[in-house]
Amino acid sequence: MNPITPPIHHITGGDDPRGNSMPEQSLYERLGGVYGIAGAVDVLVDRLFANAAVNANEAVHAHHGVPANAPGYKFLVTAWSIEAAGGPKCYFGQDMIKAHDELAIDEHGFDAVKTEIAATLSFLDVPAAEHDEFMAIIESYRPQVVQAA
Ligand code: HEM
Repeated sequence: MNPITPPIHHITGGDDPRGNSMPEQSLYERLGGVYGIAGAVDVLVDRLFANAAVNANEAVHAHHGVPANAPGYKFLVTAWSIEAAGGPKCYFGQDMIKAHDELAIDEHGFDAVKTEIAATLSFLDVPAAEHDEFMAIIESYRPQVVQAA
C-alpha cells in the first residue's frame, strides 16, 4: 500500500461495530508503555514513602518507612500496573487481597493512596481520558485492599 492510501478500515470502519475508523490503543500503550508506567511509578512510590497520611498506618509505615524497600516495590507496582492497563503479562507478585491482608488498611488509608496516585498522574500531565481510566481501575480494587475490621 502506498503511504497516501488509507488502510481499508479507515474507509469502511473495518469490523468495528461502532464504525470507529482507528484501531484502539490499549491503556498501556496510551500511558507510554513500560517507560511511561515505570517513570510514573518511580515518582509515585517516592511520594507514597514520604506521605504522612499514608504512613499514619503503622503496618504500612513498617514497609514504606524503609528506603531500601523502594526499588523492589517500584518493580512490583510497575509490573502490576502494566498488566492492569492491558499490557503484557509480567506481574508475579501477590494478588491484591493477599498483598494487603496484614496491613489493616481502612477507607481513609485507601483514599490517601488514591489521592497520591491521582496527584502523580496530574503532576506528570497524563491526559484526562487516561487519568480517569487508570483511576477507575484503582477504585475497582478498593474492596480487595480495604480489609480493616
Ligand atoms: C489499588 C490500590 C493498590 C495497588 C494497585 C497496590 C499494589 C501493591 C503491590 C503490587 C504490592 C506488592 C505485592 C507483593 O509484595 O507481592 C503491594 C504491597 C503493599 N501495599 Fe499496596 N496497593 C494498593 C493499595 C495500597 C494502599 C491503600 C496501601 C496503604 C495504605 C498499600 C500499602 C502496601 C504495602 C505497605 C505493601 C507491602 C506489604 C509488604 O510486603 O509488607 N497499598 N501493593
